[in-house]
Amino acid sequence: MSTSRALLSSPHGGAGPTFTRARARLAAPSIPFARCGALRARTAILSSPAATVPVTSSEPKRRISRSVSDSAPRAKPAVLVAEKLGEAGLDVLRQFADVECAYGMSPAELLAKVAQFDALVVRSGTKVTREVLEAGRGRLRVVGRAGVGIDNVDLQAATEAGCLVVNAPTANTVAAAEHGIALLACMARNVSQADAALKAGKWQRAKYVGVSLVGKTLAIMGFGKVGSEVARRAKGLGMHVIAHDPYAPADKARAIGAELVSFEEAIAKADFISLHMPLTPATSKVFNDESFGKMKTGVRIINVARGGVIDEDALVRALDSGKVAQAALDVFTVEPPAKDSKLVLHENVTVTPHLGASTVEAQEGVAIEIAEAVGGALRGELAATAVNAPMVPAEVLSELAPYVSLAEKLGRLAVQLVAGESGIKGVKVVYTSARDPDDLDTRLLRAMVTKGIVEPVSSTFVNLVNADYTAKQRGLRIAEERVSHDNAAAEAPLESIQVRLSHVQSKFAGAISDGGDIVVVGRVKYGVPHLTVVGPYEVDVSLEGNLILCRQIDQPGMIGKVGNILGQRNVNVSFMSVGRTSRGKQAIMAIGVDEEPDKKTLEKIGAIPAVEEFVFLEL
Ligand SMILES: NC(=O)c1ccc[n+]([C@@H]2O[C@H](COP(=O)([O-])OP(=O)(O)OC[C@H]3O[C@@H](n4cnc5c(N)ncnc54)[C@H](O)[C@@H]3O)[C@@H](O)[C@H]2O)c1
Ligand SMILES: O=C(O)[C@H](O)COP(=O)(O)O
Repeated sequence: MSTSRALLSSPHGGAGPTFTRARARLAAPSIPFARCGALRARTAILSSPAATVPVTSSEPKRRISRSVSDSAPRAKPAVLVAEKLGEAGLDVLRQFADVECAYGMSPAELLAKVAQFDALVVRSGTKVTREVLEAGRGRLRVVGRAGVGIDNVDLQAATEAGCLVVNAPTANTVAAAEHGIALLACMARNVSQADAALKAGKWQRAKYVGVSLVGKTLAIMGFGKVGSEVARRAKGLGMHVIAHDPYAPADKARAIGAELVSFEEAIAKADFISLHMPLTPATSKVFNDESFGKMKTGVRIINVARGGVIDEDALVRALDSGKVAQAALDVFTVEPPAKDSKLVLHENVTVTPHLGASTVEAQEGVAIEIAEAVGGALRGELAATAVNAPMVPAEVLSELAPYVSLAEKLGRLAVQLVAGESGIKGVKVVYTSARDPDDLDTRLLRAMVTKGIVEPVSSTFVNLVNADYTAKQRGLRIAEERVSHDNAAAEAPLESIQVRLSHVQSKFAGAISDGGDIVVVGRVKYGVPHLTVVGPYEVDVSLEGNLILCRQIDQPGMIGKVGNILGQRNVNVSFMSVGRTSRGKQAIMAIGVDEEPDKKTLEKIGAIPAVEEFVFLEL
């Protein structure tokens, strides 16, 4: 047998270098998601949130989080729909939830209401602020954005609250692209201005001479779902299409017949510029005096993305000076814009009230897409459209399921072995596996170790969404190490998981390894998590129910004595295992019990002369 070690990560529970593939998947903003439902699997990692207390509190508390595997019957979740949602989506929501539609609430009304709901569904008109998420803390688990843009949701605050944010990124793509093309053509031929004039009794054929599209250069800024669909359609109109998108693959653009260029080149060469990037700190007001100055005089601009990517005052100046000949805008920095907005009232500007996604077909699709995503998230599934949680493919989830449980239980055991006054800082998780490092995605496992360590000693709720954040907040440094194991069973993703807490004192000296750390190791046997090592002792006990660890002098009759005491008090023993360093020396007895023994029973065990120490641990 040979083993080799590789450090996966060290600081504050962040993902380490081994996760290149998985992280690339998370980092790339333009990855097209599969339709929701396609990449989902059931897992117990999204349960109800609660408030936060420090990790160093001395007494383990009872478990406070619910998980989807809990057997107690639950009431239907409650879903608050804050903006108009298509009937088809409401029907889907009503199949699993009590649904309240409260359209047009003021921010204060939303704040007052949100704590009564498990999920909140919004479109772009509702600001899901930190205050809203704080108000919902303790109950609100999911925010569903019925559309693409999530700039109206405070993602950081949602993550801190362990609230999963899902969106519906695909169903309105074509509608938005069609609206972009509609605005492009409308603007070029002065359709709305001429329409208004004629209705006012003015027949002004000379005034409304337009410009042609064919042969003109269109720059698409943001070559994602909508941008690429606009490109396809513009090619059909005979336009020359260039695009700027720092994250888009060049071959995707080439396949559509568009050329990817730099920001500077795009804005300098274009006759028409169509905006399709998200509103982020990097794109905020990226179209400003300076960038308008670099454009061709007489350029025309279309925006169906987000108002905030344009400095609207600068656009008014550029329109007044003639630098920008025309603009067609569906979106605004503040929606609705002020009634006296110079931009909206400008004679060279065509406006629509954020109608990009507003087709019958798109609204029906978005409603169903978000209803399914919210339902999945409430059931504890990881939706493919999760915005603030790692996407873990279904096949990975189902394979890792027993190890997810093992990781949480090892974390839970380890923290309960810590003596009251020690604050935990250093946690090391060692995965032994025969798999290639790239084939082992440990984000879920790391999150579950964090959950196991934090939850028993606090009222903090931890899930995949907020695990790394929670670890960082508490100063928990979670290092991961991968040990390659040549003769491990190759088809199993993992041979064992070790959780090691360094620089802490233990209330159970037997759990301290030679290196001075608290060490517990477990593995999955027949699909069930087992504890296999405590400190220097090998044991084998199924991690179900609760656990008593006893350290004693190895001698005959100990199992019988402890078993008798437990039997007399009606405590059912599910598993028992003894591990010793050598015959007649110290040994550890690990006893799995279905019920929680009362104090007297535990005292009786402690009073057996050979027993040096014991500890009762809740799993
Ligand atoms: N008006 C509407 O009703 C309506 C409807 C749908 C989408 N939208 C908006 O349109 C935009 C695009 O939506 P989508 O579905 O295509 O999203 P998307 O994520 O598929 O595409 C966005 C693209 O922008 C790119 N990008 C990011 N930063 C960039 C930058 N600094 N410069 C250039 N490109 C950058 C990304 O790489 C990505 O390819 C979003 O802002 C969305 O909210 C508006
Ligand atoms: O980002 C989006 O999906 C669009 O801006 C649509 O927003 P809406 O749902 O408010 O129409």
